[in-house]
Amino acid sequence: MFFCQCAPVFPPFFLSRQPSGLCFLSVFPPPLPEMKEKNPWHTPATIIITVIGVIAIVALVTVAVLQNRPVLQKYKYGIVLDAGSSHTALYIYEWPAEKDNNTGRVEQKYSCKVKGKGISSYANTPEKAGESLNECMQESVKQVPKERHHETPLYLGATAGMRLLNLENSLASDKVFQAVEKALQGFPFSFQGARILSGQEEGAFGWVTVNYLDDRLKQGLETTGALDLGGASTQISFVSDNYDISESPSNSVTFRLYGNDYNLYTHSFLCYGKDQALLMALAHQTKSGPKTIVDPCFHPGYLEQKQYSVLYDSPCVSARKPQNPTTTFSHTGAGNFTQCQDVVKKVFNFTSCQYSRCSFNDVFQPPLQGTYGAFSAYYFVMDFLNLTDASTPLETVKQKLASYCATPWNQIVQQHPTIKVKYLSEYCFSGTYIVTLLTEGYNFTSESYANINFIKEIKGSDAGWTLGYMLNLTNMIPAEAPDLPPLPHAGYVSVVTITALLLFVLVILSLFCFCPGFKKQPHIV
Ligand SMILES: Nc1ccn([C@@H]2O[C@H](COP(=O)(O)OP(=O)(O)OP(=O)(O)O)[C@@H](O)[C@H]2O)c(=O)n1
Repeated sequence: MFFCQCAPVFPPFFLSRQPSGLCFLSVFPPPLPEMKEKNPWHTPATIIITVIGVIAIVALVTVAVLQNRPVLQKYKYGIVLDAGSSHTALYIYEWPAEKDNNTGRVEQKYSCKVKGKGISSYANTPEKAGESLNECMQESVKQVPKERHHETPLYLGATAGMRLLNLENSLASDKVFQAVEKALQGFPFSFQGARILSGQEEGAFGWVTVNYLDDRLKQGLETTGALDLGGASTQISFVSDNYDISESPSNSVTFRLYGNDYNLYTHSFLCYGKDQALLMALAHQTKSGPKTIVDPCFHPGYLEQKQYSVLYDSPCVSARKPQNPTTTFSHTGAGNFTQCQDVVKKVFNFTSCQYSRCSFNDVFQPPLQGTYGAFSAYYFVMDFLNLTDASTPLETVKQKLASYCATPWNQIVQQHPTIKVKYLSEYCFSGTYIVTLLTEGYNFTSESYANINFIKEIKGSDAGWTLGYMLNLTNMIPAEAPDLPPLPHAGYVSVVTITALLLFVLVILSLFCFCPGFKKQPHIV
């Protein structure tokens, strides 16, 4: 039975309309009614059909939208303190609360640079290490919604500065940790502890961060290597297909992420961060304890009185301290890139290698592969020198560095009045060190140098080990790919809406096709 204007169907059958408005199939033609013009839309049946159709469609679309609408977005948070050798930085990450189970994207919401030096510099006044964190921590209390405070994990990871202090004086290192733990426990977050990351962890988590932010892990794309240059250590991490783990198991980290297996090569060189490398280069030039050195890595006209005791106050150089040096020495600059490279090369050992291939210092390194993201001091230095453009050939980079190093010191100071003199004086050394480390140390060629991208952040989140560390500790990256709904919410609503509209059009068309009374034509009443 179908509600419609009754009309002949297939002769010899007829549809006859009863007073109730219903149609019945009959072999007798209905009686000829009077000829009368009538608006077909005004019949009760068509009105009922249209109303029911519209209500059904509105109901269908409303249910689809409401049922699958994302719940009013709520976020969860995690805080990581990166206690580096030169300074401490705080990062707050956030992710959608309902996607806690591995599918939501974690992003950096806020970062804060702790004033002063790294926590390892407070070895003699440990309580000040804790106090130094207060300002950034108080800001975090404002940044994270109050109702989330108690469930927000708070981690502190210390890197090479504390590794060195721990080697030098483990008691002092413990006291620094006690002080920072006490300070952090005083905040309303869920404090998960403060610890020293191993160099391997620092390298591997930096690699996870870069590839997570680039969406390479979830999509199973080819990964990018990670080059991290700090003040006291430097890390290189990449996936190499030609890598035999058994040759150097200590450089291997295996991951299963989103259903894919990764065999990562990683190595951290303690003392090869740019600050400690500078100390090593200076130590090399002052091993006889001279009163003056003419340093090719500093600008012509540079002159500074420096203390031997400060220069050799690090485990990276203490063993090389000259016998009976004077108290101070005059550090003067010569500004010569080629000679500076010769000095820098002296801090590496390229001669011994017990493996099939090495980077330097008898450390195994498989063949370089793919692209690389170079961050932290790699970025700070190359950005200052205007050398971050990946299209700049290695030869041009060297020429520009040579010209920069040869620029007189007073001219450099005039050109950069806002930059701290200490930083400014070291960019010639730092640029030369970076180029030498990459080419002579890691064996990047003129060709493969083009695969290095100097990056500070990816999609608004800083490149560094902190995000990877938190993702790991909160189990935010699943080993297996999570099951996702076949359609995203917007796609689902669109499909339902289009289907409903098509159904409506179909109903209207069938009324037109099979119910002649629906067409605008005279009706016989
Ligand atoms: N605008 C900036 C900021 C930092 N630096 C330098 O960059 C280096 C490394 O910075 P960072 O990545 O913060 O290293 P740390 O975490 O302090 O060191 P590590 O990881 O070795 O502990 C330091 O020498 C710092 O002086 C710089 O030249 N210019």
